[in-house]
Amino acid sequence: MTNMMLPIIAGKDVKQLDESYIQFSGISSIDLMENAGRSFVTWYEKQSFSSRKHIYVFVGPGNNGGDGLVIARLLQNDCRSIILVCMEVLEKCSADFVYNFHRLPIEVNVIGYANWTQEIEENSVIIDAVFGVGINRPLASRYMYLIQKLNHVGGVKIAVDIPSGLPADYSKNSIAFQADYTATFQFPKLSLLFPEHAREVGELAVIDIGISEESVCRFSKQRFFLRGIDIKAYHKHFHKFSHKGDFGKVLLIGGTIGKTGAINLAGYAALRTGSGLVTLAPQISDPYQFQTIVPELMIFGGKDDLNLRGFDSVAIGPGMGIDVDIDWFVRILDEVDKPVVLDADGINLLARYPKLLDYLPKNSIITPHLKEFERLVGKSKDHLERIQMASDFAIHHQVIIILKGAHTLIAMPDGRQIFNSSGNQYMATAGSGDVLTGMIASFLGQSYTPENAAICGVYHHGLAGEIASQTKYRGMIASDIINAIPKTFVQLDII
Ligand SMILES: NC(=O)C1=CN([C@@H]2O[C@H](COP(=O)(O)OP(=O)(O)OC[C@H]3O[C@@H](n4cnc5c(N)ncnc54)[C@H](OP(=O)(O)O)[C@@H]3O)[C@@H](O)[C@H]2O)[C@H](O)CC1
Ligand SMILES: [K+]
Repeated sequence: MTNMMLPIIAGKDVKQLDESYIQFSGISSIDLMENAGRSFVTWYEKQSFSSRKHIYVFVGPGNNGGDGLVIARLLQNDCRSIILVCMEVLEKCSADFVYNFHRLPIEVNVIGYANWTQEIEENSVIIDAVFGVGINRPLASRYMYLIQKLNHVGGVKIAVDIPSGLPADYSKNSIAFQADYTATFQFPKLSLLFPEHAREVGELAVIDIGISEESVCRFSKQRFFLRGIDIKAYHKHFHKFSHKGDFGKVLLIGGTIGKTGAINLAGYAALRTGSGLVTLAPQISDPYQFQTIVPELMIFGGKDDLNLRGFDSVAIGPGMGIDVDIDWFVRILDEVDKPVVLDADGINLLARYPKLLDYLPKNSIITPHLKEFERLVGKSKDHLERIQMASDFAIHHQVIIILKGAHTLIAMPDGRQIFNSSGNQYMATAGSGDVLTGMIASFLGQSYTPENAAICGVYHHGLAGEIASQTKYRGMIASDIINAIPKTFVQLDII
């Protein structure tokens, strides 16, 4: 099981998962709810806002509301005032809700929604335990009204499991709670990873509530969440007799006048990811005029006699421009006898001349951002459709699609969809994608399989961004990401 990434389970299957785990482990559903509430509170107490005095907990009629009751009970202490607002009468609530309602300490101030008239104090915490994965119809007007109101008051807002109103597996079709933090149980629900839900989800924390990996893994073989603890298994180990050749020879094709930075960044990133030798092949008439600020990089001149087979990996596209000779491009794809990495203008060329896809070696890695993806694969109405289109494309053409963004998707040719957990908003900066290309090309050149190169490249890239942003915040630039790459190996204990 240790080699297994965390599966993402459909919201509709969560009940079944609970039941199967309860059967398998012998614990009761009440214990499971207690674990969920306790894990949430452990997470809560570590946050900077945990010393705030006023906590409002809004509870709906199901087990998400039940979690809210456990949380209210466990958060109650002398330094805090807890105000619990119940949306429904007890007769309408789940059995585990009712059980936990009767366990509330007297100090918790319980108010029925109909009687709740009080204004929310400034500097409060608002905990949303109204609906979780069990939402099954459009919100009734009283719920819409509540959510609208909560979205307009100040304070720190936290969603339990999922922001109320969001469906677990598809895009929202009406209003939903806008959380600053979403503390989701056991695995992220798919919709928490959609860019269109950024405002509702806020910062995402995945909280282990003790359901065994075996139970979770039984429910999904298709969608996975990639975390730091998974990465070591995908890496190669190098021993003390390893030499420059073992670390691979990488060729990066791209870079035209005015756009030489992209290929430089990719090359520098490949070196920092561990490549032994990195050569740039810029697409300018006199490549020896090409400027590089990195002395360890080599420059190849005379593109016609490029011996592609002398390289362990080839990446094409950063800063290349699309005014290239198509016959030359076909020759490159035709001659490379192994999967390539295609990025930027490499992708734009594919989009312009789809016939080129026939020449692409199997298991090649294509790394579009959302705009490039749209050019290559087409428009989508929302992220769910986009994910499906990426997956279909990867299966049909037997390539790996890396759809870049928050929670970058890696769509594998066998249909698996892997969502990345590392990275942050500061990585949305010029050249960040070129760095990723260089990193993936580097791992490929070190003889990682294309699948492992994609997984390691994407995770380390995000982690390098996180590390660099600790000191640079919104002033972070792509070179900072490159400089942080070595630290990712240290942090993940990859030697
Ligand atoms: N393994 C885990 O992750 C665990 C999760 N837990 C928590 O349980 C919830 C899921 O609980 P569930 O009871 O299935 O669902 P909800 O609480 O989200 O909501 C169900 C109730 O809400 C009513 N409902 C649904 N949609 C609407 C609507 N639009 N308007 C009004 N009311 C609605 C529904 O009513 P019915 O008439 O359909 O019965 C239910 O009353 C999960 O998210 C976690 O928070 C467990 O605590 C531990 C294990
Ligand atoms: K919720």
